[in-house]
Amino acid sequence: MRTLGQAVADARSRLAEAGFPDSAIEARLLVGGLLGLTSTEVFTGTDRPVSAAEDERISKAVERRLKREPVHRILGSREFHGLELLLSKETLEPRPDTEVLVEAVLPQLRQIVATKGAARVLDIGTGTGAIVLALLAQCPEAQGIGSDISDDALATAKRNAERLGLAERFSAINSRWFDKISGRFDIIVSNPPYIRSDVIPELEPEVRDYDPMAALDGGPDGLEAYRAIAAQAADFLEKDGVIGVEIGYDQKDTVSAIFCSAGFTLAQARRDYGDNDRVLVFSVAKS
Ligand SMILES: C[S@@+](CC[C@H](N)C(=O)[O-])C[C@H]1O[C@@H](n2cnc3c(N)ncnc32)[C@H](O)[C@@H]1O
Repeated sequence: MRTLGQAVADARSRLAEAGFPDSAIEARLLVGGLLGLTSTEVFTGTDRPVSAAEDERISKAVERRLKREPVHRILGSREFHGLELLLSKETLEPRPDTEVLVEAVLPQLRQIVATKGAARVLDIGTGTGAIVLALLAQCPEAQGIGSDISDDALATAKRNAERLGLAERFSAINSRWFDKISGRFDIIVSNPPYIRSDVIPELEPEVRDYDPMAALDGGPDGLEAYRAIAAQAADFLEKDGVIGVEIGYDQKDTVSAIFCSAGFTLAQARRDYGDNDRVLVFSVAKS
């Protein structure tokens, strides 16, 4: 029987030989995740015996990674803003940069709750539920809706809400943009598909072959979702409400122009951890 240390070393060398630059980190994440161990346990438990069945699972997982399936998709879950979120076939794997959108609207959400005692949040294109669930977890007085066109994603978002104890304050609605949405919201958030269709073939296989196309493809110029959302958002926002969107690194000017010509004012622009433009927050322009 092999030890944990040997299993990690073997996974690492298989990945390194295939040219994976982060083979050591990925091997620890993969083996630790499969065996339910923390990263400290992986570091300190090198003598732990690994059963034949566990060895088999590790080997199959390394095979999948060698075919460029991302580590967290193999493991079936990923951490976002401190929450462990299940993934499924039609959910985007939530990215750390999207936490910037959560942080950008959180002060406003807290202020609304302090004033009104409650708040309503809508997350358009919710995927795993990442953004809205992170906001609900931070703000116990808030209620949220996650909408999407994928039933698979909505089922996963609901499961995530249940696992996190947020289900009573969360609803999942199948809606193309605002089609099935009613009422007004204090905060609307969206990380819509925003990649230009012609760029998609050039993406890394981890993204192109494993993230769902409906989560990536923003149409010929990457801006279709913003046009659809900006055209209707004012009808669904409270008077002092805001809408926060994630954008591509080169979309600040074009997305701002779309929202400003729909009657919004740019209230906040934030950069991501790589110093790229990533989040814009708009308020309804005062007349
Ligand atoms: C980039 S993913 C974002 C997922 C999640 N909010 C996150 O940040 O991890 C975009 C999501 O929008 C959904 N979507 C695509 N077109 C849509 C539409 N017309 N109406 C509603 N949702 C849509 C996709 O199914 C996908 O879940």
